[in-house]
Amino acid sequence: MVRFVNHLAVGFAAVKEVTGNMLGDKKVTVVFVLGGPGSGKGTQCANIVEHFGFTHLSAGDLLRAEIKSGSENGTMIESMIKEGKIVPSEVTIKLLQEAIITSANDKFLIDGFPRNKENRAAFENVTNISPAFVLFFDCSEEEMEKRLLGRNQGRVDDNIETIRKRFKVFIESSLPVIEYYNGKAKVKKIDAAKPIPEVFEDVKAIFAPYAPNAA
Ligand SMILES: Nc1ncnc2c1ncn2[C@@H]1O[C@H](COP(=O)(O)OP(=O)(O)OP(=O)(O)O)[C@@H](O)[C@H]1O
Ligand SMILES: Nc1ccn([C@@H]2O[C@H](COP(=O)(O)O)[C@@H](O)[C@H]2O)c(=O)n1
Ligand SMILES: [Mg+2]
Repeated sequence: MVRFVNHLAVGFAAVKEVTGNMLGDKKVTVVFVLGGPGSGKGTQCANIVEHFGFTHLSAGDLLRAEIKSGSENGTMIESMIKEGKIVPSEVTIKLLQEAIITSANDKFLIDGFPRNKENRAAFENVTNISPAFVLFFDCSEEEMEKRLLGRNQGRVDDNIETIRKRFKVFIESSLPVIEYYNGKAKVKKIDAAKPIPEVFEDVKAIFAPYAPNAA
């Protein structure tokens, strides 16, 4: 697991030598945004960006951009996404790492990551970053399925066959990550079955300390 640390860790070498979430002399705040497929992570991240000045890094979006870029990993990533499978951590972490390092911002929403134990442990090892907290969007499969089938964004994984596989991966691999952080009292759970504005009211209460004028 630590094999890929060396070439990935270049930008974070200084981070590990300093403490906690320091990047050079910049303190990095990371919030992991987790929840089942279609629970509304991307929708609410857009609202948080607008009101609280975070940068939104969606692991899924970064992987889809990698496919489009014609990268050597593109074919592998595309087939994993079509199957609802989790792409090897080294690929996803490299994309997240690049995005964090090249951003002028110091506050990040990392959406859809970590998706399994391997994602979580590898990210900790490579970056030495622990999340400030984990925002968990809790929603029934019935509601998420309805939303995904109505999303209409041309995603190759928004079909009933892949959706069922993604639900299985969520329960078997991603929920244990949420339980891990819950054991560390880091999870802030949101009832994501409510309408979008009501969900955002609950999200806003959690992000109040990050408001531009908050003390
Ligand atoms: N609270 C809500 N009520 C009804 N529809 C919603 C709600 N939140 C999001 N949606 C809609 O559901 C669909 C999925 O939302 P979104 O893309 O934000 O989910 P996601 O958690 O990012 O999913 P994925 O994990 O597949 O990327 C979108 O069409 C969005 O407009
Ligand atoms: N940490 C991750 C995140 C995503 N994937 C792959 O991308 C697909 C879509 O992700 P969304 O968050 O946009 O729903 C997902 O089903 C995985 O195939 C990943 O491998 N690792
Ligand atoms: Mg999304």
